[in-house]
Amino acid sequence: MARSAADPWLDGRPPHLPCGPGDLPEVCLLPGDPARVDRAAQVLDDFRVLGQNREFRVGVGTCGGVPVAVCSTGIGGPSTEIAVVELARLGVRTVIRTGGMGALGAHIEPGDLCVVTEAEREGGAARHYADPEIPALATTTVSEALLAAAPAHFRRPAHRIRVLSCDSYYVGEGRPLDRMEERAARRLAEIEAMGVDAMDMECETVLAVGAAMGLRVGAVLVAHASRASDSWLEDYEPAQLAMLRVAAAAARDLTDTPGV
Ligand SMILES: O=P(O)(O)O[C@H]1O[C@H](CO)[C@@H](O)[C@H]1O
Ligand SMILES: O=c1cc[nH]c(=O)[nH]1
Repeated sequence: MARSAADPWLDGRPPHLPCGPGDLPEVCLLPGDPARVDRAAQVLDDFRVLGQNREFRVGVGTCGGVPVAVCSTGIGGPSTEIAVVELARLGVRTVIRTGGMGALGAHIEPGDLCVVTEAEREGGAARHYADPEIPALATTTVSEALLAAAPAHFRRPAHRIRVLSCDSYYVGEGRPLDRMEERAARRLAEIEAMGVDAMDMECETVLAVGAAMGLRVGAVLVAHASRASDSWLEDYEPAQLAMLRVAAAAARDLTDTPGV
């Protein structure tokens, strides 16, 4: 059968994700970085990579006997929208972003774990799924499962945060490029006035597009940087692994807790 332009799936396989019918369990972790999919091998049992196409690397394993998938989204709204929609149509029911962020408030230190309750909506892709004035909220059961799993893997308490998801990493996150210092400073002041705790580039899309697709949605982020102290976590690996352990434990517990 020929592929349709309006709905370009073939034999139940999507045009972007390297998987097909029956490949994926109910719950999927969503890192931005494809390399974090391979890190999941240190966290999940029986882990195997199903494949990679573009920025979308997909693997499956188990946590406490419960099957858990991991799919990278790449950076920003458009690729994340594609991942979330294709995962939902492949039968995934719960998605949890497992990403990095830049902290704004001094109370969040590099390496701290943050559970996102809401994302400020600045992306482009998600507005096609929910009007911009509709808040992008995490599903409470998902956030609670993440918060419950956190103390076993992080010494410092997890923060509940509101994150700004922005489609620009440099000037959009207030980073001063040559000849754009003033523009970037104005932007940083604008972000600070929003009262958000941190910045990333995908939470809004995961929460808003996932909810529109009928999924349970959540996000757990580790602070890679602090803008308040202008510091950067060079030894990022242990925090990423601890975050993946928290997300895997939540995924396992949520599979025992059906319903939205
Ligand atoms: O750590 P990941 O999930 O890749 O996400 C963060 O890192 C990227 C920027 O370096 C953006 O995608 C941002 O949201
Ligand atoms: O500063 C940062 C770090 C990670 N991700 C971001 O979007 N910004």
